[in-house]
Amino acid sequence: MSAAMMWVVSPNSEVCNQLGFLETTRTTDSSNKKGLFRNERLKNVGRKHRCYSVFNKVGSRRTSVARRVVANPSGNLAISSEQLVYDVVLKQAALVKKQMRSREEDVDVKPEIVLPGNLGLLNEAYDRCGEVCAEYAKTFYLGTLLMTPERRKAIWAIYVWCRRTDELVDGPNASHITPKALDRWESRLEDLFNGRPFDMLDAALSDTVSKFPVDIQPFKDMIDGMRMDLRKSRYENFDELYLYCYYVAGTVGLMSVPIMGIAPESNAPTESVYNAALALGIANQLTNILRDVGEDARRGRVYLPQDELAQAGLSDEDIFAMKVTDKWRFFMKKQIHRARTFFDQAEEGVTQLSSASRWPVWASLLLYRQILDEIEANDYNNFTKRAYVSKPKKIVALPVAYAKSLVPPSSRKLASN
Ligand SMILES: CC(C)=CCC/C(C)=C/CC/C(C)=C/CC/C(C)=C/COP(=O)(O)OP(=O)(O)O
Repeated sequence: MSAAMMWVVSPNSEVCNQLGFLETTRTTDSSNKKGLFRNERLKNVGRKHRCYSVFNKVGSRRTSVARRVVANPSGNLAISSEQLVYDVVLKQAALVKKQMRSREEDVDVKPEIVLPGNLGLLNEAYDRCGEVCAEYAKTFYLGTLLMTPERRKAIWAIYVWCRRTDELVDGPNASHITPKALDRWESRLEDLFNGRPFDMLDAALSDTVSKFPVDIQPFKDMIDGMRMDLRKSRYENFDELYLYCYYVAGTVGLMSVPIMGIAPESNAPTESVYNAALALGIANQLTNILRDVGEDARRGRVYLPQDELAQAGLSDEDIFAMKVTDKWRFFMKKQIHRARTFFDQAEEGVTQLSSASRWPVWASLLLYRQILDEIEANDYNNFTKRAYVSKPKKIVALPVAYAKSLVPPSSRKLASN
């Protein structure tokens, strides 16, 4: 039995059985490349994740507290999802600042990881994360190759954890997943943050979070997103959808900033960079939702604000009928406009990232944003046509992204919320 195999067969096998489909089986058989997790992947089966403002907010910054307060169904005023999420943004920014200070004072605030092995095993763990990433997200993987080796490995480890979390409710064993299994996944997350990884992929993340100022909150929130998806297939309004998008994709933005790093010459407040990262996650997820309306409807799921559908004179039945009507075009134009607003907000922040991280982020932003143009080019038929960016367009985006990545952080102050 190889050392890596021993790692998998850990004493924690009860938890492992509960999350059996996530258990990593080290294989030396290269023909089994697709079976990175124990079962073959079933991409995009079931629910939609991530792959995380109402219209009056479009084009303006969200500054007033009053606009952060929304009425709940009983008519009482409640804190809006945006406010709740912004509090997380502030917390992340404060943590990263604190970590930077403690580093200056040479105080290590993170626990040492107890690794059941040596550095060789850790490298193997990271390599495995890289393989998973290359297999599941080719373009994203290529982007990570543009980063420094340390950052690239950390991003792979985070990606793999997100993928495994997503697989819990979206993978082949999704129908057996219970809230209890998600609770167990969460306690495993806590363990790895405390330096007690359960398997080799967890060990890579455990090492990452000991090296970078990454906080557990966005990870926990992503698990909350999975909980939400287990119990919900409709979103009453944009506030609800926003929270969902934060959970499944905005969190990824928040996890990524401490790894990508903020340019030393940036004068932007840390929270404004986090806010831009959050916006990119939200923009990506909204785009993903708009691209996949037909696909999701075929699974009985509608990730669109019900109140806005009603305002446009539309209902679930119109979506299931899958007919492009003028009402639908009008509705879609507004949704696309909103997604673009989030992309605009994200763009302000990319320039503030460390120089080596800017190119891949610009590339992914430009490519994902173009999906919206393709939906328009398809005359808003996102029921039976999948909007995609052609290879030539992708190739053109790369030098454009590169040119943008050369622009240094401006001294202009970014809006933080
Ligand atoms: C802007 C700043 C300051 C930092 C960047 C911070 C980052 C990296 C934000 C991006 C967050 C992100 C990648 C969110 C995931 C969004 C998403 C919808 C991914 C789609 O995943 P899949 O479902 O696998 O995609 P496809 O279906 O398109 O293959």
